[in-house]
Amino acid sequence: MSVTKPAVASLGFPRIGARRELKFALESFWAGKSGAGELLDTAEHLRRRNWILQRDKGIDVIPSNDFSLYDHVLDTAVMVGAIPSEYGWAGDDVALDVYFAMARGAQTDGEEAGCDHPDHGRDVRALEMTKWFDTNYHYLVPELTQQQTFALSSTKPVDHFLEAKALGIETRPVILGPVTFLKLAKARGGDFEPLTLLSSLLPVYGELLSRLQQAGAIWVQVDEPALALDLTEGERAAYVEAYDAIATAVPDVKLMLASYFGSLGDNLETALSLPVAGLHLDLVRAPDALADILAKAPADLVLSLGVIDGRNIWRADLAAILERLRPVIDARGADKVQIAPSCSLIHVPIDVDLETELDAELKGWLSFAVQKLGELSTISGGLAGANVSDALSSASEALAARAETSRVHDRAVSARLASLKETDRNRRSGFADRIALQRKKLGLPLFPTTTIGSFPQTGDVRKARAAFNRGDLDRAAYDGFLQAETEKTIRLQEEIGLDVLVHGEFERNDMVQYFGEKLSGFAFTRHGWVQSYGSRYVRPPIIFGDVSRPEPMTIDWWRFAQAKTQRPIKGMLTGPVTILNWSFVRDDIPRAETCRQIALAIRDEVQDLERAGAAIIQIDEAALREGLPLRVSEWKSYLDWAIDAFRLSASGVSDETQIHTHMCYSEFNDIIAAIAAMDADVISIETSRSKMELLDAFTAFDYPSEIGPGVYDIHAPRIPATSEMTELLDLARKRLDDRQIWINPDCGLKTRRWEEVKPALKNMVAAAKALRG
Ligand SMILES: CN1c2c(nc(N)[nH]c2=O)NC[C@@H]1CNc1ccc(C(=O)N[C@@H](CCC(=O)N[C@@H](CCC(=O)N[C@@H](CCC(=O)O)C(=O)O)C(=O)O)C(=O)O)cc1
Ligand SMILES: N[C@@H](CCS)C(=O)O
Ligand SMILES: [Zn+2]
Repeated sequence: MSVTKPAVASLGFPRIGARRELKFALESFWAGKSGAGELLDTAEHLRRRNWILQRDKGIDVIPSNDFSLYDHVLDTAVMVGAIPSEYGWAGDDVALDVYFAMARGAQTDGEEAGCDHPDHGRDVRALEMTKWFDTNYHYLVPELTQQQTFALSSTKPVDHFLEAKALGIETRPVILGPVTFLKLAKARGGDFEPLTLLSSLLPVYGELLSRLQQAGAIWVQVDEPALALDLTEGERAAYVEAYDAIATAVPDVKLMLASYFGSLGDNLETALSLPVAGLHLDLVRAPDALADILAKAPADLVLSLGVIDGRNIWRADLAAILERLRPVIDARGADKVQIAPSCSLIHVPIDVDLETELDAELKGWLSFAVQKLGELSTISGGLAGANVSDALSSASEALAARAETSRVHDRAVSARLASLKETDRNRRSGFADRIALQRKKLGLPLFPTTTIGSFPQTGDVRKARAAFNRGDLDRAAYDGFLQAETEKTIRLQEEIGLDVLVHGEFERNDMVQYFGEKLSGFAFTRHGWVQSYGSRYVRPPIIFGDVSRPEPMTIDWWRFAQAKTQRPIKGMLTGPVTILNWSFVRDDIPRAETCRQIALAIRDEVQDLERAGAAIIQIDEAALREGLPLRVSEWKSYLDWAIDAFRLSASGVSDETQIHTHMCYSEFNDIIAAIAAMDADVISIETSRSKMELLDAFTAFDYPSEIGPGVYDIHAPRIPATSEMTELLDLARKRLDDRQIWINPDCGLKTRRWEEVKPALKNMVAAAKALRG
């Protein structure tokens, strides 16, 4: 018997292009090599391709306005006219130079050498950038003043809706909801809650929705991922206020309220009380939520069921999903159900079929954005009684093969994990004893200067690696090139006068991918790019099996670098939690277990570095904070295993060896005890944009170890003056003991140009000298 098919909905499709077209168009525009017309043409082409692809894949509800030139939160800030005064916006159409100045800052002599970009003659910083919930995607933090006024300042959602309509494709525009927008924003110049601005923001949403309606939109998807967070009563009330106001302003627009990244939990009643026509649920992150929702949701509410994982890359168990959904369709009717990915697909790569070099078995286990659309169509067809048995058995066979293969399980790894002892997690002595020995050994001055690890990954470095990977450059020539870059960087650090040097990480494509490529249990894609921010993308490794380290990974480069200088070179590693959090992980064993496996591999590398003579070893845990679960009730369990993994990786060395860690997202107030429990000797953190306020957590906790609060914001192409850095350091000295302070940039310098890095580091060393003087 055939029944009506539940609609298949897509919540958002990757905007970067299968061949990274958006990145190349942006970078060419910023470099002044192409004009705005070419950039906008590429953008239009990408949107068209995505719409047509989704239509051809049988998607019934196709999103528009999911495209962004840089970031969808920035687009929302611009759309509501939340543009701080220094960006020189005249209140009319928001020009590209204003938009990109907010995204990347703009300084007098332009972004790129020889550029005749209109940014000339200005010096504005970029908006702050931070993590989009628990993902490796970064959004620009809107800045709002207490007197903030809002006005509809961009009609992008309407324009894109009409653009798709002109192609004959009816779309469901996606907008970021007002409560999440304000929750993600920060208060500027005052201590107030951005959410207090809600009532003045809502008319702009009303106007936008009414314009969308006039353009012909029937449904609008309003993303409110903040519904998956712990909310206060006031925040829940804000949802009620917001959606009541919107429903009053535009009663005929059907809203699909999209929650994702977690369970609605105690926000469910609020979500169900809102005057919306549909509710999207992330049933991958919150599989158990379905029963409760079915019991409580009004019969006429359309439920969008996020059953295909938008955050991971494994093929789904389609037969199991079908079985789970059949009773839902029976109970509610197909017209009241939509089948969807758990969240937007921007967090996964685009197309497995591009991966011609991946072995067939592994490829058969994977599903990227395009394949996920196919999985959704199969589920919907199956629910409507279509014969999808081939697709179901193919998925089941892939799953069975994955479960059974010997590629996944390594007895030596499980045996080693089983034999771990408590002492493997502890340094031999406490910090006070260790630091005394380390200070004696290293003999560093007060306020030692260092960098976080990477130096510019220039076009030349990337080209050489690409040539090597293609086979156009042989190993010896490639290594020779990298050695020359490394030596040049060591000389430069010596000239600048840095105290603790790094080798520059030129041999690394990415701080996670590089290690993954050297570890067993990992696989890699060639085209599996995922946007991290703006034009910066990553190719997250795929952890498919037990992890181990077949051989040393960094020792040769460390030895090469240390042989070139008398100053200490830091051994430079990525930590287990970061490797885990920035990879696609197995779903057949707990994350904690994979993390411990990686920790043991890193521990071996730490010990090898020490044996080779490294006196300082840095284990970057940039993603430790970001991996924190969205609900506070789940933090402890995560922190327990994450900190345990870090300690496992770091504790195998003698007291004299100094362990550094680095974190670029540094809001530690709520987890400072866990940060202290990592027991690192030195931690470098991002603090420059917060004007050292992030250090308050360390002060309040009486954090015992040494700290390098970043004094140079490396995310923007600005060169900070010495005075800016001494001012920041003065603020740091109010919060920390002088003996605790290291001086360093916020993060690695890989995304910067040499022209920026050299003067900025000179200024940084001058700031250190001024302090010592
Ligand atoms: C520190 N950060 C990182 C995060 N996540 C990571 N996985 N890694 C990080 O470093 N998250 C938080 C922050 C900020 N996020 C990022 C993310 C990405 C970058 C970045 O610089 N990305 C580069 C790509 C890096 C890379 O993989 N490079 C490869 C491939 C280079 C390439 O494109 N080659 C071309 C050929 C080159 C040529 O011929 O010119 C090709 O293959 O086609 C490599 O170097 O080999 C980016 O450009 O997007 C920074 C911070
Ligand atoms: N060592 C890395 C850390 C980035 S978070 C780098 O310097 O790029
Ligand atoms: Zn960093």
